[in-house]
Amino acid sequence: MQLKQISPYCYEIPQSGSMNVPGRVFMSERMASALSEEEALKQVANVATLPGILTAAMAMPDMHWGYGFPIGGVAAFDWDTGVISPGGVGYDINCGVRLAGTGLEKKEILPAVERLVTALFQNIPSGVGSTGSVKLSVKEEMRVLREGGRWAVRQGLGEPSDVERTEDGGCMAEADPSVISERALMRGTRQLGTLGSGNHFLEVGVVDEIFDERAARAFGLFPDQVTVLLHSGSRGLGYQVCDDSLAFMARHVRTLDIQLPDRQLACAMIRSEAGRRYFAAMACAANYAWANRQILLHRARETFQQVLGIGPRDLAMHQVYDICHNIAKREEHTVDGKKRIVCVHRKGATRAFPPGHPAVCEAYRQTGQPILIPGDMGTASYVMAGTRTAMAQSFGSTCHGAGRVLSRKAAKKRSRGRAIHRELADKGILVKWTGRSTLAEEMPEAYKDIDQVVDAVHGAGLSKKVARLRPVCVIKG
Ligand SMILES: Nc1nc2c(ncn2[C@@H]2O[C@H](COP(=O)(O)O)[C@@H](O)[C@H]2O)c(=O)[nH]1
Ligand SMILES: [Mn+2]
Ligand SMILES: [Mn+2]
Repeated sequence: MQLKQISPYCYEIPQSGSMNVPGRVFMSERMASALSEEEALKQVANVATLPGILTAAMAMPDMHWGYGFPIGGVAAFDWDTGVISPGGVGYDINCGVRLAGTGLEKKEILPAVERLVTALFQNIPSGVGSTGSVKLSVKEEMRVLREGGRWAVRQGLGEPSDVERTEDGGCMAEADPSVISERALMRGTRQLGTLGSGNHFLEVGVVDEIFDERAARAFGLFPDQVTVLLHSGSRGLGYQVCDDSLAFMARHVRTLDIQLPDRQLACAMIRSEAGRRYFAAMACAANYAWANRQILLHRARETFQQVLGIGPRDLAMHQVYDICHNIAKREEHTVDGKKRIVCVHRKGATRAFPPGHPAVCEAYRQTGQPILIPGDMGTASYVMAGTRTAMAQSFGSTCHGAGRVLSRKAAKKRSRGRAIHRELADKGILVKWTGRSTLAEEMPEAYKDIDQVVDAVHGAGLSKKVARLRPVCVIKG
């Protein structure tokens, strides 16, 4: 696919054929010269054909092939004339990342790291189909779907400041549990407080470098500080909501006057009953994911206290932020100088709202929202902050991770004959895992170079670097 560089960190797929807008890929010249993402680029061009799309179909430097829409993709649709598509959100609805800082320095946990990782692995259920410490009746589950993170805090599984420091306060008000299938509800009753498999993780790390002192201070981060970074989503419930919605949308879209270049782009007009139902179901799954990550953080707090023999005051594990990277949101944006209500799809992309934005909680009004970018289990992860440039260029969005560079199959092949856990241990990183092929599929080389991805979004101005975290120990599903 022909790409035209339009600014130092932005490349355009020119509008042609049935595209309603151009495609735009944010990356560095170095990444562009080594780009081998033909399929993902084709998907960007496909998304550009959808009705009501505004400005451009976009992709971040962590992009790779996904179901219908690329992972690392951002697409905003006019609320009145545009569509909403489950493929633009992904199967793991509100898959996201939560970061907590502690009052501890690295040297204070080093003698206990082995015990800490063992206890975290015992206390936090992980793996495909794992069930959790919280069992819900369907009636109680309905409350979770309506209330999100707030439900967990009401059960004593967290602190009010956790939800204040969560995107959307950990709850999408549009949730309507009456649209959720019986099967999705059943899958949700036993999985709250579980990590999931493969790419999902809980990682104890340390602040390795600070790039922006003022923002780091506002986020409660300092050099050598012990942190907890966790990545999980809406588990079987979210998967089932997506599956149900795709089956419905595949039939529904045939009743509309829309020509799709790919069946995986099945969608509904946002302002239709079908669109409303998907949005309401998606919001339920998003709320489930926030309750899930809230409980995971609570279990991490309990485990640290147990292993280190300290109380909550000495641990001082405070939430920095929680963000989603698989979601569709109703937001106001300025498009061609005019305020518009739009439906922003972020699939493997993160919100990056700037200083002063009313949706950013009080604590971060001066800095912009924190953005949490995990890299891989052997390298680094980043904390960034939202910018005005992101509002102007990418509907307030930035990247979500390093992004895969090897398929799971290719990673397994590359790891043959190697002991990934020993390679990590040689770097001082302890890892515990559940799945038989998890470590092979998730080895650091399976992901792009996180430094390059972050430097690209920083260079493009879509978010700015605040701090880098290095892993100390990791539990993986
Ligand atoms: N710090 C860690 N980062 C990791 C690990 N496993 C994956 N990752 C990164 O997270 C994102 C999540 O993206 P998703 O599309 O899979 O949800 C991924 O792109 C990696 O960069 C880990 O163990 N530790
Ligand atoms: Mn996920
Ligand atoms: Mn994810």
